[in-house]
Amino acid sequence: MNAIEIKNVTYRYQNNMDALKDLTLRIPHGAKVAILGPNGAGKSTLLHHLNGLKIPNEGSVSIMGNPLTKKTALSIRKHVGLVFQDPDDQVFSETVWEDVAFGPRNLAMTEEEIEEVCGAALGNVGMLEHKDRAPYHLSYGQKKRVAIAGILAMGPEIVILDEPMGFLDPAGQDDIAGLLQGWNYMGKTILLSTHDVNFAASWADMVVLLKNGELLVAGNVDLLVEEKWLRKADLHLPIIARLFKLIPELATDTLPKNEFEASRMLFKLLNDQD
Ligand SMILES: Nc1ncnc2c1ncn2[C@@H]1O[C@H](COP(=O)(O)OP(=O)(O)OP(=O)(O)O)[C@@H](O)[C@H]1O
Repeated sequence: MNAIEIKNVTYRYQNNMDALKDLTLRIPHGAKVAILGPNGAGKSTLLHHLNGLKIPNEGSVSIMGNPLTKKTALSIRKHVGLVFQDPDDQVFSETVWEDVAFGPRNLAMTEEEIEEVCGAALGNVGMLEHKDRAPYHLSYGQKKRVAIAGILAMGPEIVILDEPMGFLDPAGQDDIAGLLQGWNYMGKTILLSTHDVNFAASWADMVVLLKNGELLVAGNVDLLVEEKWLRKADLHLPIIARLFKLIPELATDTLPKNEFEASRMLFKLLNDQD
């Protein structure tokens, strides 16, 4: 059984525009999936289908073998956590702690359990010391961490994140990448949307390329070295693939041994090309 099965899904917004067109996709358990595509490709719309926030006009979505419908959405949300693109759409309580406790409370956890899962989730995202602050006063990156903690506290087996790295500083991105890796080691299936092919190449084991609401291709992360697909999805080659393409000798040990000299030579190669 797959973690997620999407069959022939079409989704139409009020303006009659098909944001997803006859999309079929299977996500195995424990996968790390990066969904890539240009602005307006349908990435967020697709992710919103995975916890029942949106229900397809045509086609179906199943989570761990259970059909996702308006009726089943609430119970399925225990298993699928969705972190929104903008934390301001998710974080709204008076304190950080109350915000993270909101989901567990809705799942009817006891106060003791809430104490435990909220403490662990806030510790996990490095926000425990801010637990009594008002989310309103936090920085964007801190709010994003609180939004992630709120989802984590509910203990979902599948975690969906809409552009989790957006607007985070490099240290914040590293922290989130580390968290994602840790959750995956714990057996969680993780799907995220991103515009960053370099991050996708270094993190994902499966990639899904979308454009104009259509699935271009889905498969192993190796797809990210195939320029044919990247061009169709308006994406760049990951930087490592670009370098190897520029100087095939790279593979044959002709670079300066000194790290600084080697990096300078590679920067120059990329600059000359741009
Ligand atoms: N509420 C809405 N009403 C009407 N059309 C919408 C709505 N939300 C999104 N769309 C349209 O649906 C299409 C897919 O949008 P979506 O936000 O899913 O794309 P995306 O790949 O996540 O884009 P981005 O990379 O910019 O976040 C776009 O053409 C968008 O204009």
